[in-house]
Amino acid sequence: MYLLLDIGNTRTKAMLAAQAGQFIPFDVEKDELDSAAVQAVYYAAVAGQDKVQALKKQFTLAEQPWRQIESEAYRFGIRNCYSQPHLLGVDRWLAMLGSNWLYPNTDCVVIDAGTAVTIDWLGADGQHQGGWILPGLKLQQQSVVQKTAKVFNADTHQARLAHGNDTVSCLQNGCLASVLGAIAQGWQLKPMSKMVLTGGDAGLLQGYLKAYPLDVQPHLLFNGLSRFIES
Ligand SMILES: Nc1ncnc2c1ncn2[C@@H]1O[C@H](COP(=O)(O)OP(=O)(O)O)[C@@H](O)[C@H]1O
Ligand SMILES: CC(C)(COP(=O)(O)O)[C@@H](O)C(=O)NCCC(=O)O
Ligand SMILES: [K+]
Repeated sequence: MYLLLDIGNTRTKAMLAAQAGQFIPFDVEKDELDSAAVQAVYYAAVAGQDKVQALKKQFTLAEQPWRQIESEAYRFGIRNCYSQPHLLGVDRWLAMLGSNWLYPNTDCVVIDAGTAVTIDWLGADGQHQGGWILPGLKLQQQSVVQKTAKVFNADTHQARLAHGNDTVSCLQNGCLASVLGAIAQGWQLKPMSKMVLTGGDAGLLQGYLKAYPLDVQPHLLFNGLSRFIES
């Protein structure tokens, strides 16, 4: 069994995997880990090293190898378009490796709606054609609240694609429209055979994306990460 970790800026997601594409969800905050059953840890981190160190302390896995996955120029037929490939967020890289695993030889617009929303274009030939980074739904709301005197938010999230009629609904609906607007604009710029969506806000967004050839893949990054098992 392998422990897979996706260490994001908001949350750490984990899975136990026997082989590529086969996972059992593992809650890093609640679940007990049977250390003896873990052969190795594969992890990817866009968050700071402090989060990685804290996780290393949390699990008694000092004997097992910890293999950090980073963005590369080329892997499994996927070619990174950055001239400095390691600077591409590894979550974006894994989302593309995951999309290519699930939809081989298919051009995909790959969207990760997390702390930041990232949109990446992946050709059927495996060429990464570039992408976008924009603030995610929560981050957009937080930045408006932080940088203004009179905009406030609520803990309840009721964003809808509709006009708001008070501060909270204007803020939440406006930020939702902004993310959906970026997706629409991106699709208009370069439509592809598939739109693949993942990330903490995928569930909220998917209802507004019915016009697209959309697949929601909550475990997309793990599909990418698990390709490294024994490779
Ligand atoms: N339980 C949760 N905790 C935090 N954020 C959540 C949760 N459920 C959904 N979200 C949403 O998920 C987004 C963060 O997505 P996530 O994929 O976890 O981020 P990251 O990969 O950057 O850590 C936030 O914009 C937030 O609105
Ligand atoms: C854009 C990101 C912050 C998204 O991270 P996330 O929202 O998933 O936590 C991450 O992919 C990142 O740190 N990227 C590095 C810069 C780049 O991709 O060019
Ligand atoms: K993201």
